[in-house]
Amino acid sequence: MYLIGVDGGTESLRAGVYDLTGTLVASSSSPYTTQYPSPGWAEQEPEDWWEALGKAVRTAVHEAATKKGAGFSKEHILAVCVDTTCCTVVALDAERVPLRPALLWMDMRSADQAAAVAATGDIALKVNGDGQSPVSAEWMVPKSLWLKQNEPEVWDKAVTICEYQDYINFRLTDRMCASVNNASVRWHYSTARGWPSSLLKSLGISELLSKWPQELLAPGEAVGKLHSDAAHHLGLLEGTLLAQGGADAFIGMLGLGVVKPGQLALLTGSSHLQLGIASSEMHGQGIFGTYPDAVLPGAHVVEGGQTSTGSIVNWFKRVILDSTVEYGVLDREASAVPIGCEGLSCLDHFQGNRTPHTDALSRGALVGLTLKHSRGHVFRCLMEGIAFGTRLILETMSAQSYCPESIAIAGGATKSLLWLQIHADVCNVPFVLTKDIEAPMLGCAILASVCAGVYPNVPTAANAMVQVDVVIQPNAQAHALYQQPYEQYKGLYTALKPTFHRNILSQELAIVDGRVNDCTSLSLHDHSVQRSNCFTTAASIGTSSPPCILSASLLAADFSCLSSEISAALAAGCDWIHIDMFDGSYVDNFTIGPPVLKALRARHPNVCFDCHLAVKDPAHYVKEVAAAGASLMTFHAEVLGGDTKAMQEVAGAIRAAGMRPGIALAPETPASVVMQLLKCGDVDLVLCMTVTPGFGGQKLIPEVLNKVSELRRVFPDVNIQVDGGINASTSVLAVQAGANILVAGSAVFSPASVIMYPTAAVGAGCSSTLMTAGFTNRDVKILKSAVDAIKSPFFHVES
Ligand SMILES: O=C(CO)[C@H](O)[C@H](O)COP(=O)(O)O
Repeated sequence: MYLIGVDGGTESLRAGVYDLTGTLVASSSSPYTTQYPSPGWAEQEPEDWWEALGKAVRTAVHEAATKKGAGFSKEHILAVCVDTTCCTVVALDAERVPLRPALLWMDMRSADQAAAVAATGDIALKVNGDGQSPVSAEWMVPKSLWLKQNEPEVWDKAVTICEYQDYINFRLTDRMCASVNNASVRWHYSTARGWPSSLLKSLGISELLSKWPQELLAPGEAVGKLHSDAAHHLGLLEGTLLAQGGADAFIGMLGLGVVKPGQLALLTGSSHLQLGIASSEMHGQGIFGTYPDAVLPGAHVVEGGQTSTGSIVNWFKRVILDSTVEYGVLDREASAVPIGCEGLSCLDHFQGNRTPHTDALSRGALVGLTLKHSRGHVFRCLMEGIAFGTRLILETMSAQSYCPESIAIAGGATKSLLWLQIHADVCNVPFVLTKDIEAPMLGCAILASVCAGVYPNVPTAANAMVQVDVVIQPNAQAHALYQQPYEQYKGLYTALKPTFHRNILSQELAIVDGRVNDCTSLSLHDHSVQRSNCFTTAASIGTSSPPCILSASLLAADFSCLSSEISAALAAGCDWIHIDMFDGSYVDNFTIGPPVLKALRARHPNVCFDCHLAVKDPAHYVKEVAAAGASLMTFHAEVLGGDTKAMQEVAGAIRAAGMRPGIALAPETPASVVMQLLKCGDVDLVLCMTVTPGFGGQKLIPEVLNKVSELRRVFPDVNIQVDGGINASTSVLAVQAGANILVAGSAVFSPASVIMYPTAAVGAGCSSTLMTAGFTNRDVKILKSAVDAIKSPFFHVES
């Protein structure tokens, strides 16, 4: 008797025919293509998956028949099970026909929507680092929200929003159902808490609940039987049983025999994925999950990940060396190098860090290079750095009392015995190598066997079908020798993070709309920006210098028509809109709150809203302000008593919610209070209040400019903002002192410099008048001359 496991991967679909002991009899693979319509986007055609499925299964079955002769026939196939890539999202019409290409898991177009999901602070986000880590744009809810916001016609016609997995199962059986596995690990569903209704409600996308498949089946449950067309397409018999699958990597856990608490699967390829089984629920910063019942009833899955691992090794061989150099040769050279590579360290964040830092702006590094170091040193140091990244993930899990007793490893890293031993020694855990390296496909065969009743449950089936090849034991002496290089590795991220964050900002600044910024384009550039890339809105005075920005303070605008006031300020050349959100407690003025911001964001989707919160408890407002649409959130050092750790925590929460963090200092607060924060790159901006915070129209306190100069001396590339009493005369002093972001309220909006017309008085002849839906219309020409005067020092400053 036989079983068929199918693994629908990113680039191809593989089908395998297995016997009941888990031995692979025959297999076949069929590729499909991915389209990349825009940077960061990735799409696939569902019809291509269907074609690949038919081809691969037919070929594998044919090969099995050839090999086994009379011992094999289609009647001997007990069940089929398919896994697929996860959060590959398909929109189907009422006839269950795709309305557009599928958004592949790696498609990153929904980054803004992911930040909005994180900003809700919903209970369902416990699986995202206990609600403290960002939500990935890969996941189901951000992608669905993107569809709703950007393709409303598709959204309205979509009767079903589902996964690659669900689409294939539907084509095979006519039953539309989802897998508990996919829903638990990427849809914010939980068998404990149910559907994420409150999350979807906060996002205004409650209808997704009725678009998702209404039935959920656990991995291994029977989806149904192949109907005649499907059977014909696969070259199998009508009525063959189909078992529910799930996300490829998670089903791969089963194919590695990871079925008991304390076991962990390490799936390696271009990235590393750590998936462990825990006996109870746990959450913590830096880990994903746990997902209850996601692969096995009663078990909780904890997840960690390294974005680039095999891809780094491959990059070194392909780009730095020569593709013809064999890995075996590099392995031999690396094995002659002592542990720790004689002081050479590698930070493995070549594509950012997924866990535990969850930092998309982090980058890779080789540190400690000397002329003595050889090619073998560099190759070994890459392997060690990646293994250190795995150890850091295990250490983060162990902070939640999860310590794996063994790690079953699959994928590319298993091809190097040296690298396997490095992993085992660094992590001080035995590494288990199984005979079948196609873990997801075997995982599917295991699920098919349970569905067909061959084995009573998944653990029993896995014990019978997964064969251990070799166990690599850690060497205690080597583990001890890795301690010092590991500590060195951990220090790299802390030391380099400020540089990485600043560099990325500089790169963002260097190009706006494909052209390099310079001051002369100040009045020309447009205001369409990504909220998270607000610094790109301003022109730079040089690629390594921070940008020059004028932020118009709404405190001096006409509150009866804020939206048109914003339009007028932008049309006149202001770069950002400064919103003073005061709580009437920290300062004696009660101003604008999140509901107003939300209404303004709806009218101005792309502008940078630079929000200054003079409030007693900034942490309390982070999620609300983010959800309302702030780009930047600046809070006061004084309200946290200048405590660096407390400020770092609030700044971290602001960043995790998808905004840029800024720190504000009242006029009397010294620069020393924020030195550490700026050194570590925890905030993207420091605001030096040049008046006592509270009210517009005050005179600039000149002593504050000494603080600005002091900060600029220490931090040549930090964003320094000044606010209060900034006008055409004081802006020169502020810029000379080192400020690069000016906030001006009265000088932009004051009636003395701007003529305001009642709407009725605006005639057809007033071509330069900005016509808006508001009650007040401003003469943009006059507003612009006020703005140009405030901005004039930007044109003369030396970089
Ligand atoms: O934060 C503020 C007051 O606390 C205002 O943003 C600031 O004072 C700007 O107003 P003006 O340019 O009129 O001085």
